[in-house]
Amino acid sequence: MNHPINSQPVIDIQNVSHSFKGHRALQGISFQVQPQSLHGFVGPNGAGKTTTLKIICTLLRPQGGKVEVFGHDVRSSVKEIRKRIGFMPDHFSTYRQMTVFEYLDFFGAAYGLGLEQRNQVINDVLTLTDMDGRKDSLISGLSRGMQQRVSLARVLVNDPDLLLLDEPASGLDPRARIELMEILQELKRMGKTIFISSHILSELAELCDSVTIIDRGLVKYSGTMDGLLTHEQEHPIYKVMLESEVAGLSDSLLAEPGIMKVEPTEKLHEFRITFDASLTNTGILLSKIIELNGTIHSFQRDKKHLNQAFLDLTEQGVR
Ligand SMILES: Nc1ncnc2c1ncn2[C@@H]1O[C@H](COP(=O)(O)OP(=O)(O)OP(=O)(O)O)[C@@H](O)[C@H]1O
Repeated sequence: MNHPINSQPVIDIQNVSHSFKGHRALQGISFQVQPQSLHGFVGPNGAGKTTTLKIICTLLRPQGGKVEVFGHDVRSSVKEIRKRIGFMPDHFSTYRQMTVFEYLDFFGAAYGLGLEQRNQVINDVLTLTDMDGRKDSLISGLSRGMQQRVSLARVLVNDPDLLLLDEPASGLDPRARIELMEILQELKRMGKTIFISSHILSELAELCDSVTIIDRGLVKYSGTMDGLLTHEQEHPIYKVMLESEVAGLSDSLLAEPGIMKVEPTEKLHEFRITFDASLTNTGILLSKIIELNGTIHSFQRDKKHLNQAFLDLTEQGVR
């Protein structure tokens, strides 16, 4: 990830706990979200995602621990934080009998924007969310995907630096989901930080550069998306694809120190090579193949399948 050196995290959560009537929804979670990142927040139903989001956007006071947003404490700096964030809840609230323009105008006015400024901002956010032609449409008549975009446009009216989106892709068809992801990428390019929750990890894999996985009120992983896919691999595994068959490849490689296993994959001339974690030397592997007159077509670290990584980190069961 590309962050300014020594940059202050946009969200800093330290040892936060929260209970509802004795039920510990958050059990001391800690993680950070860096500026201008698209950070996924993933967990099964009841993991504590909405509770965390509400705490970050100052709708719920944490009972234990510390939460800072742009360096401000959520307990004491509600106003300063609210000015800089936009929260999109997981459901579309009432207002369905309004047109798109009336809805956005209402929120623009609530943010204190003047008439002229509102017109300009509404045009801008409708362009950004690709809703230009829908200004006068009644919200109740829009598809779920379009309503999500209106919801996003509403969040953008006060030009927030941090967007907090609770399950924005739920209920969208694949096309609407891809279009939403493209809009979010554009917003990131504009310098915004985006914190997005989902219960489906693969939904966020292409989009997010970092991710926090939460389960039953505990953080199971927080870091880069790539790191998630390679971490906890007991022995590093690489995949190498050759241009053509190399006689005696398996035996020759297995004779090298550190190479534990050589298995063909389902693809032609491709092998999965498992190294001993303490003796991983990919240089030896590649020079051995060249020595055997093999031509390497591709070489990469084998990543766990996303769903497997998620299942490994979270527990089964309805909570
Ligand atoms: N207001 C509340 N009163 C009582 N229990 C609550 C309340 N809000 C949340 N909980 C409980 O706290 C736990 C975490 O809930 P939360 O809504 O934060 O999870 P979530 O990860 O957002 O789940 P989902 O994906 O189902 O929306 C759940 O067990 C939930 O039942």
